[in-house]
Amino acid sequence: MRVDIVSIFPEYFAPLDLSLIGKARANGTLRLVVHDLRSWTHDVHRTVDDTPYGGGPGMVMRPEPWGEALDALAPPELTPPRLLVPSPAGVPFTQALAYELAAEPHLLFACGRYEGIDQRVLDHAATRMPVTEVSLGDYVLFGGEVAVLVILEAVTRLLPGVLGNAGSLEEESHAHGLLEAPMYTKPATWRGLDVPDVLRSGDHGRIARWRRDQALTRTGQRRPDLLAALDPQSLDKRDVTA
Ligand SMILES: N#Cc1c(-c2ccc3ccn(Cc4ccncc4)c3c2)n[nH]c1N
Repeated sequence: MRVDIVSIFPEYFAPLDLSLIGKARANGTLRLVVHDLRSWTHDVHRTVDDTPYGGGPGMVMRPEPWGEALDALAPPELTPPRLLVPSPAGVPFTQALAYELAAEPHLLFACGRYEGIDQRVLDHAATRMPVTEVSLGDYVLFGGEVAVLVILEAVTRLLPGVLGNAGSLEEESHAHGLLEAPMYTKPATWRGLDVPDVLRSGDHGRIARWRRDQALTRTGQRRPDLLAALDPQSLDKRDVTA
């Protein structure tokens, strides 16, 4: 997968040299390049923002540098990338969207700052590539960089070969629309607290049912919205027995 990131704070992405993302870059699974938006400015002050039409607080990112950046990174002769624009006004970023993005050959992230990017940048880009405004959640950040770090981590861990144990994707939270069951490791007793006997029984069928029950209980308690959204077909008949 190829990933391009455009930001006025390219140093924000230093963490992408670390850990499993760093390994994915080193082995070619992830070909990631971070670009400074100011490379596409031409004035002495390298200006990227201006006052908003219609008045209001703050500044808006100028369209010209963004237009030149997207032209350079998504030239018409190449297959267009999918443009992702973090925004408080975006669609929710979910595990389902992470899987969708993990199947894309080329992602292009536009990191806004100030009050956001001039809307015409997204409108013009949408005439020649898929554009998705995406939000991490219902709170407001300073800019898009943190969101790109989160999205990239969620997507990269889904790429083949990145996670040592691909099986762990199967049972983790949100893998099947549920929260994951509680996890335990040695010692069997710690500060007077025991690991549930079923997990030490060696009965894998019983363990699987216990974990499923725990996941359903947790999801009902913490995220009833996820439970409500579950396809009833995906619930085993044993899930509904009292
Ligand atoms: N993803 C995501 C986000 C952001 C976010 C993302 C990009 C930008 C660029 C600029 N800002 C600041 C701003 C913009 C508009 N209104 C108020 C503040 C951003 C916030 N906030 N909260 C989220 N879940």
